Amino acid sequence: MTAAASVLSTRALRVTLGSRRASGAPPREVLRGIDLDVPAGKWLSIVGPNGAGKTTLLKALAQLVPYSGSIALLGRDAAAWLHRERAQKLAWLGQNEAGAQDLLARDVVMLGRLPHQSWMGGPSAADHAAVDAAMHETQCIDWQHRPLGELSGGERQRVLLARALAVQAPLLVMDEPVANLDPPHQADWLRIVRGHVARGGTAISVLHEITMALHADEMAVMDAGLVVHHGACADPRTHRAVESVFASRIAIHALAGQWVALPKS
Ligand SMILES: Nc1ncnc2c1ncn2[C@@H]1O[C@H](COP(=O)(O)OP(=O)(O)OP(=O)(O)O)[C@@H](O)[C@H]1O
Repeated sequence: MTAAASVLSTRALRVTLGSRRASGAPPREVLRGIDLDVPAGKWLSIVGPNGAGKTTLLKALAQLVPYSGSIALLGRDAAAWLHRERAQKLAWLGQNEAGAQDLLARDVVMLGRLPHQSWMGGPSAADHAAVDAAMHETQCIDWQHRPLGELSGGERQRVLLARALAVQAPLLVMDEPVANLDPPHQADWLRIVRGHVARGGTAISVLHEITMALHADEMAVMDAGLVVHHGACADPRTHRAVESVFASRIAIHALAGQWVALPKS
């Protein structure tokens, strides 16, 4: 599936991880040649079984693991961007991020503003405004002066989401962003992503919760290091591809105006 304007494009993307020296096991090719176009102004969800390579794909897109092949960010070789400029364009929310436990929540969110700050300049009024807006949006402003280590899993996740939002990047890349969030805050997350896309932004998320992932515009279905299908979330062919990679242990149904994935016994 190709898009008229792609925010990110990969061609023949391959990642090999592990080293015999570290584990005794030979290195493994965990991404085996991925061509993917992420359309501008859309939300793409990435789904697939455990070990399919979803997190590795996100990390490669964010330049966090070495790869071969090519990745273009906004039409330019992603590796050629200055780190700071790339960090203004692509905001990253990783899976199970620990973070510095004794940093105050507000300081964690302010880290999202680093790509915008001058060296030794310190935060500007615009930086503080962006942090306030992001913390209000994820409803974590009330504990802005508490250390990260004192927060519950869901509270911490909302702070980390606020950090990603504070970047005000056109591209949000999120690995398991709703992990630890209760249902109301999952609904809030959906609203936040939809709002980002409605303002012309692009979002990419890895989600294990297929029903949640089906709220996206498009879905890339991964299996064994490959994208085996990329299509619209409303397309029945996408549903069949998702069911297939989960060995038909789930089925996707229309329910109350949305798509719902249910386990099959
Ligand atoms: N540092 C590493 N060294 C060797 N193999 C690795 C390393 N990190 C991940 N892998 C392997 O790469 C494969 C893909 O891992 P990845 O985390 O990308 O999968 P995933 O689809 O995100 O899985 P999950 O749904 O379980 O989160 C897995 O088989 C994993 O064991």
